[in-house]
Order: sequence, then structure tokens, then C-alpha cells
Amino acid sequence: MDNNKISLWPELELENLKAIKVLGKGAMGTVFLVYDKSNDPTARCPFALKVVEKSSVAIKPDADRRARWEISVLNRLKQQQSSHPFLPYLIGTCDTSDYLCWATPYCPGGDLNVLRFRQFDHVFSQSVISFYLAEIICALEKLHSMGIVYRDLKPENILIQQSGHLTLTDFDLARTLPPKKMETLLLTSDPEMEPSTGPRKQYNRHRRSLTRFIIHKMEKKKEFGSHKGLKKAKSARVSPVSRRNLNLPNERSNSFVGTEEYVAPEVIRGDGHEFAVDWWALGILCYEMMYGTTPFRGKNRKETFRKILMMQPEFIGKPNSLTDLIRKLLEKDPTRRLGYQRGALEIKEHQFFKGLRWDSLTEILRPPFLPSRDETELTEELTNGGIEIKDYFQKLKVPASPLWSPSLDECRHNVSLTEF
Ligand SMILES: Nc1ncnc2c1ncn2[C@@H]1O[C@H](COP(=O)(O)OP(=O)(O)OP(=O)(O)O)[C@@H](O)[C@H]1O
Repeated sequence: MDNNKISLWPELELENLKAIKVLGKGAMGTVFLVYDKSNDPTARCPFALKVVEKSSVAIKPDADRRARWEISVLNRLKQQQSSHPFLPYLIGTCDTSDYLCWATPYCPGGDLNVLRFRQFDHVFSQSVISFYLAEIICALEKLHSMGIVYRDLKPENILIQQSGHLTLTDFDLARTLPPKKMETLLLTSDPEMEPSTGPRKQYNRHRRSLTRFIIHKMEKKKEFGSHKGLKKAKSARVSPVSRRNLNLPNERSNSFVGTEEYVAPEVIRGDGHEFAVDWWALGILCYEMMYGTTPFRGKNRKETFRKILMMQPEFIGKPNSLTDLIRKLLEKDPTRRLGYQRGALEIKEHQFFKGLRWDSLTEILRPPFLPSRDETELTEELTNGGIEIKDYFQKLKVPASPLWSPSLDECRHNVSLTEF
């Protein structure tokens, strides 16, 4: 994939786009709900637009590269004959001297973490878990079949579409496995390949450098989030649609603190990582949906990592097919983990999914939760005229000087735009 070339995709004109509201902020950019006033003046088909401000690249040195990478991954998803029902697709991009933007379909239901906090006891029932897991497995299966490891599976990155079905978001940590790597993967279980022999030694070195790369990337994410002058990733990830008034305790959001609970043991050990890291993360996600907490959470990163490496997950109550599935996904040795040998197929065959009609998932018209169609909120925002994206960023730049005192109107406007 060419990281730097984005001219292939439908061009969006920033001047034609009007923001209805801010959907969220990540380490890399701000996500707006927008509509195209040139061909959709009544905003019947709004979409999500992620905007990376180029001037912020000095603060976030690899934001531009990460953004272009995410665009290229999304573009690959689009290039398939048809888009996948549980994966986003690229609607278009816009590359100006100040901003790099890309549009994906709007998911009005918030993320899976928000939804979990809305449940009684903050956990999902087994039937709901089965539905959501099935959709995530299909999404990961598709990515893996394209040679893409997702590497950032966590509830905050799973969004709920208007239809109630899921979609994954945030692909900047995704990586493609080069074909050579896929070949060498087969060698790992070959007892004749001694560690001291050339190819294996080389392979191990390659795996270790990949591991250093992912840890470095995650550290970078943390730095972005905590950089002076920027909103902390913790609050930045809050989506106004769904998180307002929720007051989520221990919110992980998109900081490394959150992600580290999902890191696979082979990544911590520096043994490299393959598709199996996604199946590990699926096990953690499944546990969290069932118990409302992740299995290896420690007081700090060191303790969390120690637990990931040393401890077995604890299950409350009688073992059942779901606990068995989790146990098999949380196998510390990736080569023995469910999904390692035959990918998603192996997981789909597990007893927990017995009777599930995998081919008919998209035909389910009443998924467990349907986002309400809050048209009033959209109309209210629209009658206020919407937000010019450039103005939004300009206003953020206005220094908080005692000489500058905004009018009451401006204050209200700013509060509504920056409270996230
Ligand atoms: N298509 C969408 N529909 C609705 N909300 C969205 C959409 N895409 C993103 N968001 C909201 O914006 C937030 C930030 O988006 P995203 O995670 O893609 O940003 P990021 O900068 O890549 O974050 P990270 O810090 O994890 O890298 C999400 O948590 C979500 O609340």
C-alpha cells in the first residue's frame, strides 16, 4: 500500500461540507458529523468526517503518516467488490494545505463500551454477546483474509450503526502482513526449524522488531493524548452522542492505558505477533462483555503486563461454553490459541455458537439494540446553521487572553463544540 498517495479517492470539497456536531476526538484528529451542502442541503445523508489538522503535525509528528495509512486501509476495504457489512468504507477524502480529512458512514449508536454501561450491572447477556461476537469475528475474518491484522480491538473501537449492526473503526494500528511473513508463519510450528538456523533466527529478529514497533506506536498514542495543550485522550474519546451524562467510571478511551489490557502476551514477550493477537483481544473483549471488567487489569501497566503473562483468567460460577471459548482465546501460547490454525473458522465452530446461522447475520432486522433516531437533535443543530470546520479549528486557536473576551453567544457556541 502506498501511504502517501491519496488522490485515488473521491475528492470532497471542504467548502461544501458543513459540520452538524463533533462526534468525538481521538489522539489523531477530530471526528465531525457533516453533510454536503452542495448536494444534500437538508442533511438527509450525514456522514462522519475525521479531520487531522496539519499544523498539529508538529505536536503529533507522525499524525499525517498515520492518517494516510488509515485512509489507505479504508480504501483497501472499499476496493473489494462490495463493502463488508461490519467494516467501514471510505466515502471520500479531502487533502488541503491545512487539513487532511476522510469520510466514513455515520454510526449513530455510539460504541460498545457506552452500550455496556447502559446495561444492568454493565454486562451483556449471553445471547447479546453471541450476536456481537459473531459480527466481530466476521469483520476480523475479512480483514485477516486480506492480510490485515487489526491490532486495536477494544469496545471503544466498535461502533453501532443505525441498523444496530456493528462496525469496526480506527485502523491506524492495523498492519498488513507481507506474504513472506505469512510463509514464515508456517515455519513456527515446524520442529525441524532450529532457532539457531538462519531463516528462523532472521524470522525471530523480524518478529522482535515488529513488536518494538507496536509498543513504540502505542507509547506514541499515549504521548499524543497527554500532550500539554491537547485534551487528554481519556476525555477526548467521549462521544457526545452517547457518552453525555454517562459518567463512565475507569473510562479507558483511546489511551494506551486502555489498550494495554488488550495486549497479547506474545507482544509483551517480544515474540512478535500475528493474526492471533486479534483472537486474544477477542477473548479479552468477550470477558469484559460477560463480567464488566477485563481479566488482567492491574494497578499499573507493569502489573497488568505481569498478569497477562502469568495469570489465568478467573471465572465466576459454573463453567459453560462461553467461559470455555474465552479460555481458549486467552491461551498464552499463540500457536495453541483458538483461531491460530484455521483462523475464524475454528472459532465459528465452537460450541458457544452452536446453531448460529453465520450467513444470515445481516438479515437480522432487530439486533439487540437499535439507536434511536434522534432527528430533533440534528434539526436543532442544523437550524443553528451548522459549523464551518475551518472556523471550528480557528476558534480553538484563539489564545485565552484577558484582552479577548468573547460575547455570550460565542461562549455558548464554544462550549457546545468543545465540551467533548
Ligand atoms: N463513523 C463514526 N460514527 C460515529 N462516531 C464516530 C465515527 N468515527 C469515529 N467516531 C467517534 O469519534 C471518536 C474518535 O474516532 P477515532 O477513534 O477514529 O479517532 P482516532 O484519532 O483514530 O482515535 P485514537 O486515539 O484511538 O487513534 C470515536 O471514539 C467515536 O466516538
